[in-house]
Amino acid sequence: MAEKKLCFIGAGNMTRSIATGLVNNGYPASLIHATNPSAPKLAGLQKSLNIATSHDNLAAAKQADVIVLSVKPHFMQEVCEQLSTLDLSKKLIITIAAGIPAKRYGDYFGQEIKLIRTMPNTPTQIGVGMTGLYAGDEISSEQKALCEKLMLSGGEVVWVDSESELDQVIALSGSSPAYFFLFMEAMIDNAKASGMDEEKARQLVQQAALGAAQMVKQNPELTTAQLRANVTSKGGTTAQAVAALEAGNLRGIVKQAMDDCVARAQEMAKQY
Ligand SMILES: NC(=O)C1=CN([C@@H]2O[C@H](COP(=O)(O)OP(=O)(O)OC[C@H]3O[C@@H](n4cnc5c(N)ncnc54)[C@H](OP(=O)(O)O)[C@@H]3O)[C@@H](O)[C@H]2O)C=CC1
Ligand SMILES: O=C(O)[C@@H]1CCC=N1
Repeated sequence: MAEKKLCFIGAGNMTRSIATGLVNNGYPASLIHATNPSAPKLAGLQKSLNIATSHDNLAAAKQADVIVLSVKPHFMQEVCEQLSTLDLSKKLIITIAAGIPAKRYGDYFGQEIKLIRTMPNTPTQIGVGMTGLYAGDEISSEQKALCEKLMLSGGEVVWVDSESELDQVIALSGSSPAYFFLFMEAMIDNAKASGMDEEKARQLVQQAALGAAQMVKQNPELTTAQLRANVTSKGGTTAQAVAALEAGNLRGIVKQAMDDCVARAQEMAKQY
C-alpha cells in the first residue's frame, strides 16, 4: 500500500500523539500536514517531528488523501462545513472525536463521504496506545486496512461492530488513562503526605503500575482476580489494603465512572 498524504485538522494532544507514533514508526514526515489556528503547537510539531504545518485547513485538506479530524467535538461542525466546498469523494476521512455519530458528519459536510470513526488514547504517543475503530458498510476493505495501518503505528487496534460499542471503548481505553493517572496521583500524594519525596514515590508507583499491566498482558490465562490473589497473602498487608478499597466501594465507583463516561458520549451524540 503506497503511503498516503495525511492532513490532521487540529494540532492538539491527540494529533501530537498520533503523528508522533506515525513518524516514530517510519511514516514519512513529508507526507504529514497538521493545521491549527494558534501557532505554538504547530511550531512544536514542526520542530519535534519535522512535519508540514499551516493555519489553512482548506488548502491542507485539499492536497490530502486522508483527512484526520482532530478538533474538539464542539468545533467539529464548523470545521466540516469549512471543508465541505472540497470534493471529498476520493478522500478517506478519519475522525477521532468522542460522541459524534458517523452519520452526523454526512450532514456537516453536505455530501457523501467515506468516514471511519476511531477512538485512540494518549499512550499512542509512545507506541502503547489503544484505538477502537468503527466503519459502516460503505467503507471498503482497502480503506479499513489503511486506517488500521495508520492507527497501528500508535499501538494496538480493535474493530467494533457498532457505535454504541465505540462508546464502551471510550470508557475502557479512550478516557481510562486518566483514571489510572488519578489512581497513581492519589498514591503519590499519600506517600508525599507521609514524608517521602515525590520523585521516589513516583518511581515506585509508576513501576508498579507498569509491572501490573505487563503481568496482565503476559499472563492471558490468568484472570485479573487471580493475579490479585497472587499478591495477597492471607492476613497480610495487601489483604488489608484491598479490604479498604472494597469497603470504600471502589467497584461501585468505577462502575459509576464508566457509566457516566458512556452517558456523556451518548449525550454528546445528541448535542453536536
Ligand atoms: N485527549 C484524549 O485523550 C483523546 C481525545 N480524543 C478526541 O480527540 C479530539 C481532540 O482532542 P485533543 O487533542 O485532546 O484536543 P486539543 O484541544 O488538545 O486539540 C484540538 C486542537 O484543535 C484546534 N482547533 C480548534 N479549532 C480549530 C479549527 N477551526 N481548525 C483547526 N484546528 C482547530 C485547537 O487549537 P488551539 O490551539 O487554538 O486551541 C487545538 O489545538 C477530540 O474530539 C476528542 O474527543 C479522542 C481520544 C482521546
Ligand atoms: O475527554 C474526552 O472527551 C476525550 C475522549 C476520550 C479522552 N478524551
